[in-house]
Amino acid sequence: MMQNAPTLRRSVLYVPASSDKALAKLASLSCDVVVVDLEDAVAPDRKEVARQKLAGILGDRPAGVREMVVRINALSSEWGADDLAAAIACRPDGILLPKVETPRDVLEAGDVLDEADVPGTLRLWAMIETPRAVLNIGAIAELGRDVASRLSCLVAGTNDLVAMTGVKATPDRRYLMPWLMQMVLAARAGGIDILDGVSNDFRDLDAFSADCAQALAMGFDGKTLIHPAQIDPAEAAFSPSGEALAEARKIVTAFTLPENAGKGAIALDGRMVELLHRAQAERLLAKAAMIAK
Ligand SMILES: CC(C)(COP(=O)(O)OP(=O)(O)OC[C@H]1O[C@@H](n2cnc3c(N)ncnc32)[C@H](O)[C@@H]1OP(=O)(O)O)[C@@H](O)C(=O)NCCC(=O)NCCSC(=O)C[C@H](O)C(=O)O
Ligand SMILES: [Mg+2]
Repeated sequence: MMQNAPTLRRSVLYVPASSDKALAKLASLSCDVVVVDLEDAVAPDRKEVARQKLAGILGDRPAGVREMVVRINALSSEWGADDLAAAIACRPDGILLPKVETPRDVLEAGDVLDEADVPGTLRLWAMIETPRAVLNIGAIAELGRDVASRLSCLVAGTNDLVAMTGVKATPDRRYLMPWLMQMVLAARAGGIDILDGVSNDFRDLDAFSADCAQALAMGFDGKTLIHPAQIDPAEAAFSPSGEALAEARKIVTAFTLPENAGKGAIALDGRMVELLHRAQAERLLAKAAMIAK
């Protein structure tokens, strides 16, 4: 199974709900998604204040942003239930659940949304950042096949995964790689998006571009970001290149030729091209059209 309708989640910027300076900056930024964070970016003694700011933040949506998502604290924490109620009241496009460990964690949040009669357009996102989440990733992602579950996107939480497992965080991410690839595979099976974790070294943009290129090659749909300087390189990496678009157009056109009518596989420039390649090409062109809008 391939993904549902294409989405644009190339650049997904966390903004601490407690940082007036970062929030003020939002109006001048253009990224695909903003995640207003109530969790790790907010110190325990600022949680209440941060939550009270939500309505103002969501009410002042930056023009260039496609989706506004709120990351709440875990429902098992002392702040989770109040965060969820506050987020629901603000009607963001999505609510990001941290420290998800089982499908039940997603379904519980969905039940709260259903009980509050929240339209299905408010989607749930889930952080995959604990050892149990990685072990349960297939079952969690499978929820994506059931629209009623609202699950739309998984987000790798590599900082927590490194902290909880004790693996060494190397620039090439060699010890995280098996778990990250498992996340990509599971997301594809569930037909939902999967975003790469953050790169902490926000001043080294060359290293960041390399991280993005690696994430793209691994199959991620986009990258989560911690700093505005990371937006442009992420969007450059996750936007289809001119060359890829030209190739996609060539494939789509080739299948419309009379000599290829009714064929499942054709020859193009000495290569075999199948209908699955046409579907891939159409998806790429649809993404480019979304970017152009
Ligand atoms: C990391 C930072 C604390 C650095 O901030 P700062 O020292 O202020 O950086 P700069 O001076 O270079 O900032 C330049 C201007 O940009 C604004 N800014 C910085 N970061 C953001 C942001 N995320 N969103 C919006 N605007 C931002 C500054 O205010 C400056 O503005 P101005 O002076 O007016 O020009 C900081 O970048 C930061 O707090 N980043 C976000 C941290 C965060 O959200 N962390 C939690 C999410 S990551 C995570 O949890 C990972 C996951 O769960 C896992 O387990 O892996
Ligand atoms: Mg985390």
